[in-house]
Amino acid sequence: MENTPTRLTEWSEGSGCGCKIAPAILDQILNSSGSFSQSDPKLLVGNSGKDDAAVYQVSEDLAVINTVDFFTPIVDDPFDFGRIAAANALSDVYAMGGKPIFANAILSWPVEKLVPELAAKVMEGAKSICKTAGIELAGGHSIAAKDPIFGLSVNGVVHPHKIKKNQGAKAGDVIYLTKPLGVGVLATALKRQKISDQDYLSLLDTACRLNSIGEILGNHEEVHAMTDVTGFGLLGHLIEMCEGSRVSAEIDLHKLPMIAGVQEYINQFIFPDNTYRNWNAYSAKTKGVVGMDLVKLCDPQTSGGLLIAVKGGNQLWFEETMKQQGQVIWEIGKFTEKGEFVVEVNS
Ligand SMILES: Nc1ncnc2c1ncn2[C@@H]1O[C@H](COP(=O)(O)OP(=O)(O)OP(=O)(O)O)[C@@H](O)[C@H]1O
Ligand SMILES: [Mg+2]
Repeated sequence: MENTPTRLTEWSEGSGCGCKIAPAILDQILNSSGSFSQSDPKLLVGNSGKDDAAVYQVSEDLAVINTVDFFTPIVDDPFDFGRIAAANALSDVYAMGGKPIFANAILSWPVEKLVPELAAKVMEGAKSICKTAGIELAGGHSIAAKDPIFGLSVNGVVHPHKIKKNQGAKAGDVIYLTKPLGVGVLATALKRQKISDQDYLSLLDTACRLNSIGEILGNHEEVHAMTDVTGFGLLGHLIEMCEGSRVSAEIDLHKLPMIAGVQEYINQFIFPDNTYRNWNAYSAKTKGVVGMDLVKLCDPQTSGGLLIAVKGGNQLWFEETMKQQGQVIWEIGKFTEKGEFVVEVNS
């Protein structure tokens, strides 16, 4: 027991969605295993479009959604870890325009080294978020293994006509984001024991907030496309949207919302290593990024906000509708005709 790490984040290399396999490697695995080959016509959304969840039609007016998401600890407090992991997993159902109905837990725990009470706290945190989402944590699967890992497989429903994919954005659509960026930076500050109490609360406030507005957005045909921003950072998920939709995008750096306090950590070079992994994957497709601005664009988010393409000319209506729902949003740019670069950043 002597060398057993005492803080949950010491058990993980990357943390939260930052431990996702890099896009190019995932592509290699899925391609060579034939995992993109799907032929069931009832599978309305499979994995070929790199969407947030799978969607399967069960009747004319009903489709089920399923998604699975798990990761190593992003924070030290087990209850908060459970909450963040649950909010993050639920997000992929909301990002499809769906309504979650129940979830199962995925738990890996080094039972010889971390007391079961800590795992119980993780579960309690997840249950509290499921309760907020109005769903039951119905069951799960648990293994004893070297690393603590937690997540959920979430089931949801959606009307087949209301599914929102990450493809479907059109030139002229306005780009909105529903949460500020910087979760990866704050999680790294926490891991290095540099985070202030106030900034930890900001991290929780952002990462535990549900993207439930997605279910409402499913009702609006002016919303052309939607995804959530997670491990590949704003830039990665925006590029996925653009490539799936065969358009480009222009974003304004000064419009990007950042969680309060994040810039100070960036100034001290506190940010996840995977920020560079993301930048290496996307830099050739991007124009206009200067110096350390890449950190804001590529910071791996865990339980990040929704990235939404709204039909051009509908900004007033959209912003008013979101205000009525009590949903904060930021307009960050627009989709354009497909150009030489996938994303152009105006600084
Ligand atoms: N092991 C796998 N087998 C088959 N498909 C996979 C596998 N891992 C990922 N995918 C598919 O790859 C695509 C991208 O996966 P990714 O995990 O990045 O999406 P996501 O669930 O939206 O991520 P996030 O939870 O971070 O929002 C999805 O369509 C997903 O279904
Ligand atoms: Mg997603």
